[in-house]
Amino acid sequence: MSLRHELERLLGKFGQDSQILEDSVLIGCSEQQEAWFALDLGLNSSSSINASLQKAEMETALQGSFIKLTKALFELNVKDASLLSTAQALLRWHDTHQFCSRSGQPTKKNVSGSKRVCPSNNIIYYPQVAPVVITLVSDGTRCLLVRQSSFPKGMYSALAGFCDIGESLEETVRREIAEEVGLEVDRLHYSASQHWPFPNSTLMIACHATVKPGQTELQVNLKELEAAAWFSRDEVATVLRRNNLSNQQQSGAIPFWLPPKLAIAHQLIKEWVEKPTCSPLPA
Ligand SMILES: NC(=O)c1ccc[n+]([C@@H]2O[C@H](COP(=O)([O-])OP(=O)(O)OC[C@H]3O[C@@H](n4cnc5c(N)ncnc54)[C@H](O)[C@@H]3O)[C@@H](O)[C@H]2O)c1
Ligand SMILES: [Mg+2]
Repeated sequence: MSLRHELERLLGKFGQDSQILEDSVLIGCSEQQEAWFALDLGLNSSSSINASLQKAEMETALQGSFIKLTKALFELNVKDASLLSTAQALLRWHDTHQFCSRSGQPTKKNVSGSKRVCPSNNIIYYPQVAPVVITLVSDGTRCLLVRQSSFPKGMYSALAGFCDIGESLEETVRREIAEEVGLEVDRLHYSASQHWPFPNSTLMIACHATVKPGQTELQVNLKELEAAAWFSRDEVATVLRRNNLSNQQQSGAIPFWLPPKLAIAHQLIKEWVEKPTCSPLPA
């Protein structure tokens, strides 16, 4: 039986029309060049008993279980997490771009899902990605970690912010740091980037910034942050080591914890602990 037939059989079993396969989007391919598509079965779109029944039946038939995306991303390897994050971001974009904003007519997805077109005026819509800078600020000996009220309890991270229209990355870093903690950036170094599917599709651009020693007094913007504080390299290194241990391996209470390995914020913090500076980017 071909894979398509097998999928149609499964969809039929769960009361779904096989037409739904047309909504699938291309997210990558295997080393053997087999195309990988993702499909949203819409189990979350309905709170009906029917949907939850299907969910349980599907778990049995597919010998798997549905878990929250945020949890799954941190349990998978980097490659699978990246596929899942692409799938989620692309499927959500299609779901929220069903109509042309000029004509109001339904838009049509191309086969791979890389764009949607309005048949009445040929306007092409491409999936959107919002650039976000995430910066680990240091004063040379300490680094600045911050907490938003939306973060999981006890988690501290690097400072992040969306790029405004018309800004360069360097301008965004300077503005966000000034707005959120009242500091002035002295030097700036690019580190790495990562696609992040929350709240919508973002490209996280990670940087290290330094402020002048002696100009380190924080003015925390409490509308944006719940807390911000300077931490020594030793303190951060200790928390980073404990972060990688399972709950059973933990001994004693930890003062705070850091984003998991997969998050680019974790990579930034690890880089700072291990090596204070990276390749320079003119600020
Ligand atoms: N991967 C990581 O390690 C990591 C760590 C921290 C934050 N983040 C992500 O960085 C993103 C930005 O951080 P932040 O929340 O501090 O940003 P921020 O400081 O710019 O503040 C968020 C606010 O910006 C506004 N905003 C402007 N443009 C927006 C857009 N395109 N989409 C949504 N809101 C927009 C909204 O009012 C929103 O409430 C968050 O969505 C978060 O998921 C990722
Ligand atoms: Mg922010």
